[in-house]
Order: sequence, then structure tokens, then C-alpha cells
Amino acid sequence: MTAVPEDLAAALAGVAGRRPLLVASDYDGVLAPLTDEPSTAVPSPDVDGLLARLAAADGVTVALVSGRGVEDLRQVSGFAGTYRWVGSHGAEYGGPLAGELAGRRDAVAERLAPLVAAVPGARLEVKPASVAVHVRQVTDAAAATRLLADAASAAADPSLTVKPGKAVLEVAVTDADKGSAVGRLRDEIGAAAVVYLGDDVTDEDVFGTLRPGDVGIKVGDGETAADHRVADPAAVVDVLRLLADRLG
Ligand SMILES: O=P(O)(O)OC[C@H]1O[C@H](O[C@H]2O[C@H](CO)[C@@H](O)[C@H](O)[C@H]2O)[C@H](O)[C@@H](O)[C@@H]1O
Repeated sequence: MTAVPEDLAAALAGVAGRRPLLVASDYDGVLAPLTDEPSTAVPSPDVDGLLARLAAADGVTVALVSGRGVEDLRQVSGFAGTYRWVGSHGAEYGGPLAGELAGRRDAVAERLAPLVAAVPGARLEVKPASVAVHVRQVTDAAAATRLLADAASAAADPSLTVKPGKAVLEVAVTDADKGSAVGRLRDEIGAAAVVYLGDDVTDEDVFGTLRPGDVGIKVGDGETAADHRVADPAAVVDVLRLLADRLG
């Protein structure tokens, strides 16, 4: 158990009385520690219970906002609570994606596959609205950097959105972003305040939209527009527990 930084504890105490309250979180690197293989990135056993406690509080909505597709996120997380599920960096919002996107995504995958196949350890992940080039298991750092640059060049097309992340580069066939998705949730719920936790570049799209009285929490190192920071997913568990305790 780690101590929640004092300024963050005070901010959580401030937000705990506001309703409706939206508590939204990224998944990988926040609710689940990063792993070499995406299918093994599972949360600590406490996380679902804490999220469920938050979601059970009157006037509180819990949302999972991930770069993963929603089905993948449901499976890998094993979460069973009543949450809002937003996947594919916001492209999957309130239901599955239009089928016509799959053809465009497959064309991107076809373009990137030979580049990935040429680099030992690299992997291509085909998701509902994007293709991700993973280099976490590429041992040659220069080859990994080159591959990400080559993939970005191959995806230089105004109809595509390139999203860099942790040991990954995603090429999306929509221009959805997490900031717009959280804004949409905020409006839909009429949220008086938002708590958002994230660790990666794509989460900065959310931190940049937060308003006075909201609580943005960056997990781990790196530049951020968030006002608060904790070290890792273990510290996130403590933050969720403190907030759940505050909500009663
Ligand atoms: O928005 P998130 O929920 O954080 O999802 C972002 C991406 O997460 C996954 O990749 C990342 O986590 C993997 C498992 O720990 C890790 O191996 C990889 O290096 C990370 O980039 C997922 O595979 C992607 O589809 C998500 O977009």
C-alpha cells in the first residue's frame, strides 16, 4: 500500500461531494500493469471490486476508456461491474462500429504487415478501428525505432490517424480520440466533475480537456497536462480505494 499524495487526496475529497460524478480510466498501464503480451495484461484482483463500489455510489458513473476494442477489453479485464465501455480510443462508444470500417482497417493491415514481418519480435495487432504495430518485444532498439517511423510514413494519409503510444504505434481509420469521448460522456451524464486516470500519450487528449474542479491523474513518468501523478497501477488501487471510501 502506498500513500496517496496529499494534494491528490485533497482533490479527491473535494470531488467526492459533487454529483453527477464521472470516474473514467484508461486500462493498460493504469488498471493493469504493462506486460510483453497484451492478452496477459490483467488487473490486480482488487480493481473490479473497487470500481464496482464507485459505480454503486449514488450519482456516480464509472467509464473504461481504452485504446483496446471493447470486446478485447471485456475479456482481458474480466470486469463484471456496471460500467460504461468506450473502446478503440473513443471510436467504439455505445455499441459496435460500422462494418465498412473493417475493410479500410484491413487495407492498412495489409500495408503494414510486410514491414512488421521484417523485424524480429515485432507484432501486428488488428483491432476494430485500427492496426497497432507493437515493438515491446523487439530487442534491437534501433530496428524498433526504424519500424515505428516506417509504419508512420506508410500511414501518411489524411484519412488515417496515427497514434503513438508505449512501445506501439497505432494507425486508426477514424479520427476518434479519448478527449472527445470523455467530453461526450461528461455531456451525456451532465457531470459536475470528472476524475480521469491515464498513463499514455493518448490520455493527454483527455487531460487537456479537464476543467477546474476535475481531477486528472497521470500514472507513471512522462510529460503531462494532468495536475496529479502517481507511480504505477499499484498506486492506482490506493487512489480508487481512497475515492471509494470518500464516497461512502
Ligand atoms: O488505452 P489503453 O487501455 O491504455 O490501451 C492502449 C493499448 O494497450 C495495449 O498495448 C499496451 O499494453 C500492452 C500490454 O501491457 C503492451 O504489451 C503494449 O506495449 C502497450 O502499448 C493494447 O495492445 C493496444 O491495443 C492498446 O491500444
